Amino acid sequence: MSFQTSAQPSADPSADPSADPPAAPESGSAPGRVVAVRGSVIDIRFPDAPLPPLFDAVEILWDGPERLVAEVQGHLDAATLRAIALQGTSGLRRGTPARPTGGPLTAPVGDAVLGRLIDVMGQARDDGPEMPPDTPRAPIHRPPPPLARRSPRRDMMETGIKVIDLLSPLARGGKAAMFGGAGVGKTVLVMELIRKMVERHTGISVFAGIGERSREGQELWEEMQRSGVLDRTALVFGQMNEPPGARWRVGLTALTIAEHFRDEARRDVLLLMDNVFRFVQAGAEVSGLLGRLPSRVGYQPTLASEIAELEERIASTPGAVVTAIQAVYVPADDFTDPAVAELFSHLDSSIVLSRAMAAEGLYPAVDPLSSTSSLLDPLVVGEAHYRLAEEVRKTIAHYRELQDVIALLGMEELSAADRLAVRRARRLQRFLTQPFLVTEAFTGHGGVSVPLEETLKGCRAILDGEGDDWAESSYFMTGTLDQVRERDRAGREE
Ligand SMILES: Nc1ncnc2c1ncn2[C@@H]1O[C@H](COP(=O)(O)OP(=O)(O)OP(=O)(O)O)[C@@H](O)[C@H]1O
Repeated sequence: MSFQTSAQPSADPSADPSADPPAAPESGSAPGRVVAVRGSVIDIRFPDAPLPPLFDAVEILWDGPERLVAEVQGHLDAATLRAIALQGTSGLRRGTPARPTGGPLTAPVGDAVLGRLIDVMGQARDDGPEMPPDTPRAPIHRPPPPLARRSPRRDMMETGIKVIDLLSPLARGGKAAMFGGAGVGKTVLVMELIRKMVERHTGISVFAGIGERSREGQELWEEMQRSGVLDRTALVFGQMNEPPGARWRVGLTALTIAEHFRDEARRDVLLLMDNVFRFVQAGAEVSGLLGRLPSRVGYQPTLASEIAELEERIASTPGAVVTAIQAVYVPADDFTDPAVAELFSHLDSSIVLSRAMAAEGLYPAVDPLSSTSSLLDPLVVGEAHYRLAEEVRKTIAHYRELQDVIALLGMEELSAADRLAVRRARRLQRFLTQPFLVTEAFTGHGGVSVPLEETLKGCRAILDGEGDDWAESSYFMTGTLDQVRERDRAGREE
């Protein structure tokens, strides 16, 4: 469905830059002309037609490799607008004709996108056919549902991952994110959640790949195929090799698809986004390209509203729930980064990955002290779960306080009570590690899922001292406490 034209005007470089470029041959009724191109930023002049409003899409009629669409970001004067391209502009010249599309960018929605991998514009990026021309489309810019139509859910969604279910439970119809610096296991955790949840989840899954490596997209595609859930999944990608405009808007394309399934088909949606930080980063690039003054730490002045524009649209309505799981890269492991801090405030569950734990091989490297969830409330998870989580946190926090003393003076200098606390904290930390299904191939451990009940039982028993004498290594990378006991017994018999 590419709209291409053979019209390729020749812009004379010696011409007066302020003058209107020559009209393109065969430009038809296109009312606009490109007057300046600076990377992804395109200025277009509409001498005799009204300017398309902000956030409308304008199509550039060139003979480049693919359809070129830009989104209006500013009106420079009565007849000129500034737009940001969603595709590469290499080869674009002044004088190329352009025409308004009559509305914002639209995304294909409905059953046609299931089992497909598409880009920000909704064009097929898998090896299947182009999207059928009669596919319904919806604008990617939309206000979030009004407050009266939102129905926040507070029921827990079990993941089978011990540390998450215990300390940072996910909400069905809630927003959760994994935060972590480079290489601490965000993508592995998101993939594991996909493997565990997508099969159980009967609704639709929408995956937005934002600004990450294409290899990861490929792996995800294969993962979905292997799990047999591709036919109820839509994948939308704007990866790191794509221009900032595409990375900036691809999240909205995915959201639009999710909203359609929620509102029209009334189906539950699992929305997965990897990586939301790249969305913010793309927004900062766009802002810089448009010449806007940067704000704190070089971010765009509109940081908070851009994040809210995305996050606020992830909402459940009485008809259907949208559950979002996102990965957030934390630059230089700095959790005070404005983008990261801003994202925290939108979430129901924040899962923080720790570099220190990853360095010790304690995977998943979920920090038990900084990870939180609004569900961890006696009224939601129950008194016993809540108290147990608090006790686990307290024990691990106490161990962390004692770590310096242990490093300087050794365990012998601790009181008997502290020694016992350390013993239990180390066992708890190891019990909360778990082999993943998606890492079986390179860790050699078969992946496990642990029911919440078993996780609670195991932690309670460790805190009560049941496993004080079992070897610490028996706790590492296993499932239930019974498996730990079994391992310990086998170890002794050897
Ligand atoms: N649960 C796990 N079990 C075993 N190894 C893991 C686990 N999680 C992460 N790793 C190891 O850490 C590496 C990096 O993980 P991953 O790619 O998920 O990190 P990331 O935080 O997404 O990184 P980036 O920011 O670079 O994308 C993996 O290749 C793997 O070796």
